[in-house]
Amino acid sequence: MFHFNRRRRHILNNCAQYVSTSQLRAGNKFRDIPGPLSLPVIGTLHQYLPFIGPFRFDRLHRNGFKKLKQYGQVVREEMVPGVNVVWLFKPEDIEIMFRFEGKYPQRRSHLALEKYRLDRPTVYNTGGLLPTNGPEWLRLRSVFQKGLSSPTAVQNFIPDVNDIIQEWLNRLQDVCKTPFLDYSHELSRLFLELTCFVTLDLRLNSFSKDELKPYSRSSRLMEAALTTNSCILKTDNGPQLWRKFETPLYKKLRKSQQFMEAVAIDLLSQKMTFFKEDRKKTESLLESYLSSPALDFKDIIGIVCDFLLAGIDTSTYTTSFILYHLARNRLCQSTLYQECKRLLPNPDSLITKEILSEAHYAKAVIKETLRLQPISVGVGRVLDRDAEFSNFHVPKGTVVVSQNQVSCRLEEHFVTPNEFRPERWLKNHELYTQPHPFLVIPFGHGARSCIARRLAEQNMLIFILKLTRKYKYQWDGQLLDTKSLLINKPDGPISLKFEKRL
Ligand code: HEM
Repeated sequence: MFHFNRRRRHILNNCAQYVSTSQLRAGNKFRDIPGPLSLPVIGTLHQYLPFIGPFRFDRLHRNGFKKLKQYGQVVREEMVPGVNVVWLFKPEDIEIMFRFEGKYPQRRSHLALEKYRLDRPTVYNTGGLLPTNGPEWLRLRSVFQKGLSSPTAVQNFIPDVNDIIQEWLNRLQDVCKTPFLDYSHELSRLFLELTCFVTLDLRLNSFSKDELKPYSRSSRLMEAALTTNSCILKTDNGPQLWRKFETPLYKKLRKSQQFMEAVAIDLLSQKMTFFKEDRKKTESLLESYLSSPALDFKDIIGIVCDFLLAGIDTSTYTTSFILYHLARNRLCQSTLYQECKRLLPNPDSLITKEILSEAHYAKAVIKETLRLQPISVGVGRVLDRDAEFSNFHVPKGTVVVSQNQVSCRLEEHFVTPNEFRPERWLKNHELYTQPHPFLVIPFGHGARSCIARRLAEQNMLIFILKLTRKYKYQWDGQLLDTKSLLINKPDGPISLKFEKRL
């Protein structure tokens, strides 16, 4: 009897669940979207408290897995009373998010950075490209992307990028003798040098003896970018007390930005003097900005700071994960080496655009790394009009965030999703399948996608080809996962052992 009752109760529960789900599908109201409990005043903040709540602010992908499991493909979270975020897991819903982004795709991020800049009208015209929304964003974006969106413009950087990477590799010969080195700092230095070169057409010489010192300009710039990026997520979420008084977090952001902006102004002024002296040079990115009637000096200070913020850590962390996977997967590293040997018979050959176009395995390595460890858990948009996700109504103005990092690790989308298998991206390989186009989007999508995607991919490609041609490397550290600052950082040191190939 007991068993019968228990079984019936079980069936009834299931029926009740089924009925309520089907009713929801018919009703599909915004407030019906399942999600974590939100309390008055504190919203869902208690869910993130250490030892009490199930979620962590610095592990967004793990939160995402838990939310998907507990609440389903569409999750609503009232982070602060009245402020909702909708998390999307299904690629079909993610596609709808982009279809409803409107003429001026909006993100709600970098709010404290925007305040800092708008409070300084003598230095900046706007909050910059990262936080600005609406027509002002479009004005900035249209001019700033000119030298970065066409393949030919980006290919012009190849010879100089080749040289800078070669310099870094020359230094590696000595550096790799240092035991227990965390290579993330070395990579940061490389991507700082590349970002400054591309943006300002200027070398910082950050591998020089003086610049390697902890308080040098380049060391402090790397630190400033990291500090600002680490403050963004925390100041974007939760109560925005920093709007009323200077909180410790806002103070950190202000100080790091003040340093970055002082360097940007200094370098820009130097560069402008130099242009006056040397007018024969082919036009660089900075020259095109300076000669654009749509921009003034204050706009350019903003974009230089934005590029330093968005360019260094993104490429450093992605390259760190690329090396992590290759160092742990001998077969993948050896396949890549065979490709490098074929494309660069002489290890010191210069990289050309033809070589890059043939580097199919190397490109698959980058894509596979970004599937497993994308630079952000997903992409956010503020809805431009009412939309429906998996039959749930979501009103205009709501912040919606895709959860691609979570979905890319689901078996329903990829075979052995947690394994590093670059071959799955090679058209003639048996593992190849074409996933939904809105599943692997590490650079975002549409008009507001990463402005420097081509450049970032090109830099990382040149780097792994040149490095793998010359060095064998092994992993010498712990297993890595991502830790969410604003972007996903490896949660441990980049411990590698290098051996020069004969
Ligand atoms: C591995 C390298 C990189 C990855 C994975 C990456 C990824 C992203 C993503 C996901 C976005 C948001 C896209 C969206 O909302 O749809 C973005 C925006 C942006 N990225 Fe990148 N990025 C990388 C490197 C770079 C570099 C090297 C720079 C500059 C030198 C840069 C500058 C920017 C800027 C300025 C934006 C804001 C664009 C806008 O709002 O219009 N990124 N990036």
